[in-house]
Amino acid sequence: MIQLSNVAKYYPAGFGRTYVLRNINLTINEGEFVSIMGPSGSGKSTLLHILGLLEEPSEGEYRFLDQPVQKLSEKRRTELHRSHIGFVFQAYHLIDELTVYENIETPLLYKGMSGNERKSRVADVLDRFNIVAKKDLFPSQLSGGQQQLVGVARAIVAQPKVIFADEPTGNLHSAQAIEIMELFRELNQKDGVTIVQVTHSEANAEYGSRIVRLKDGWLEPEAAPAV
Ligand SMILES: Nc1ncnc2c1ncn2[C@@H]1O[C@H](COP(=O)(O)OP(=O)(O)OP(=O)(O)O)[C@@H](O)[C@H]1O
Repeated sequence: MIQLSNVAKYYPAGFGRTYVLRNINLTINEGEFVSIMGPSGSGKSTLLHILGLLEEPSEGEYRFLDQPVQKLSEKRRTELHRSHIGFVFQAYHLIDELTVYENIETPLLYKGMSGNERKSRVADVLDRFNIVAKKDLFPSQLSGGQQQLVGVARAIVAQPKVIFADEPTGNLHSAQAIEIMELFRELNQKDGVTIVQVTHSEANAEYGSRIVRLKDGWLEPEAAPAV
């Protein structure tokens, strides 16, 4: 599903470049639940943004769903993103002026889905996440945990194949964090959604089946799976 070959990312710095990612080779199969870990500044968010089609690599090749991402037109890349990718941010990134209902509905509007189908999809997700009673509230009227539930609801409403989550529980206390992680586990195991999360938390990483570690922009060799 995801294949990075010799991917690097750099930014111009003075007369040279600063490399944030170097020589990344990574394959993630459909149905995996992967955690990206590493020290602050090691390039985790940058890698996740590249995987989620929010940023482009400077070097190397990225194939997503067997398509060479960098060779696609901007329009096709946007379509790929809207059809198959859900993104969850640490700081929620909900739209303050929209209600919970409207926030969750947004990706379906972008997809051009009919009014009736939108209604039924949003109703299903509100129900599943137990937030029906909050549907007319604005993000500022919710707790952090509830805002992140809405963030995840918005990420999955269009039924993506993969969710990329950037420290999804970074702003939450532990009970709320567990609720979000349990939800990811269910989405992965029951619905078969591939999940790739950036996390500093070993406890969160335990929910996944594989840990990928970055250090100074390099990928560390992965431990062989236990037999
Ligand atoms: N637009 C940019 N221009 C220049 N440097 C950048 C840019 N974006 C990120 N960087 C640098 O890339 C490095 C990696 O950043 P990144 O956010 O990927 O790290 P991270 O591992 O996610 O860190 P954290 O755990 O603190 O969130 C940092 O040193 C950062 O300053």
